Amino acid sequence: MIIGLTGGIATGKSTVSNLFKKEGIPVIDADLVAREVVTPGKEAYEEIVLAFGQEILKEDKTIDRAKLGEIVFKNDDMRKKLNEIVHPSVRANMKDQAEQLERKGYPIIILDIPLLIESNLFYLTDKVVLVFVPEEIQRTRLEERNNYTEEEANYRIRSQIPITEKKKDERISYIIDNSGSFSETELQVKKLLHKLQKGEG
Ligand SMILES: CC(C)(COP(=O)(O)OP(=O)(O)OC[C@H]1O[C@@H](n2cnc3c(N)ncnc32)[C@H](O)[C@@H]1O)[C@@H](O)C(=O)NCCC(=O)NCCS
Ligand SMILES: Nc1ncnc2c1ncn2[C@@H]1O[C@H](COP(=O)(O)OP(=O)(O)OP(=O)(O)O)[C@@H](O)[C@H]1O
Repeated sequence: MIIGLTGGIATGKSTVSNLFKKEGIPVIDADLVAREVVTPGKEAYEEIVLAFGQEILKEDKTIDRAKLGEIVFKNDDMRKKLNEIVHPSVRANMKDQAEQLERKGYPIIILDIPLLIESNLFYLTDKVVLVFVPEEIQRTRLEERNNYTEEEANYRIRSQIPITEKKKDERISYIIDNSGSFSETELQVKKLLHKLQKGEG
């Protein structure tokens, strides 16, 4: 069974992923894959340099993520361009990894994909779990974790479908409310895993 794990930026996907990993469930993380497919020499790397110019590179020729982030989170067209370059490689890589894990016999595999709803990737999954917190908590946690100003946090939040909209999507099978303590979230993850393992709901 392939479980999609999604949410909004800083709503707690990594926190929930780590709890699943602790229970022995493998997680494929789209953010990690998206870093891997843009390392020097990869096709997406070359395309990014062509589209955004050499000035997007650091001295060691790797992509300056902070600089690229500054550009794409303030400009919808630029973000769309970057997504068109990076997303096909991310999808292919994640699909390969999931197939390998399935062949190894893992009954449950998690795909952690921040933009699952925006990119309409439901077809890659059997069920989708949404990690929810109200937008105010999302903004505060994002500002604190990344040391962003309110403006920087807002640009990033606005580049995604609002988390309250995502919560209403009928294609979501389960919601984990991560607005309480870590241990409250852990309890929800354990309960959900139990359900999934028993094949309920
Ligand atoms: C713009 C980039 C270089 C900024 O890098 P940075 O290291 O600062 O952020 P990181 O990659 O860790 O992403 C943090 C979070 O930002 C959000 N985010 C990332 N990319 C996007 C995007 N294109 N649109 C909306 N939100 C995004 C996600 O919630 C993600 O979890 C990077 O995010 C990127 O290459 N994005 C395009 C690829 C992508 O869509 N990745 C998301 C999963 S496939
Ligand atoms: N229940 C919680 N209580 C307090 N802080 C939390 C809780 N859950 C997560 N956090 C904190 O909120 C921040 C965001 O969480 P996390 O990194 O798991 O989000 P994410 O959805 O994976 O983010 P991204 O979209 O950027 O990958 C982190 O600093 C994390 O430590």
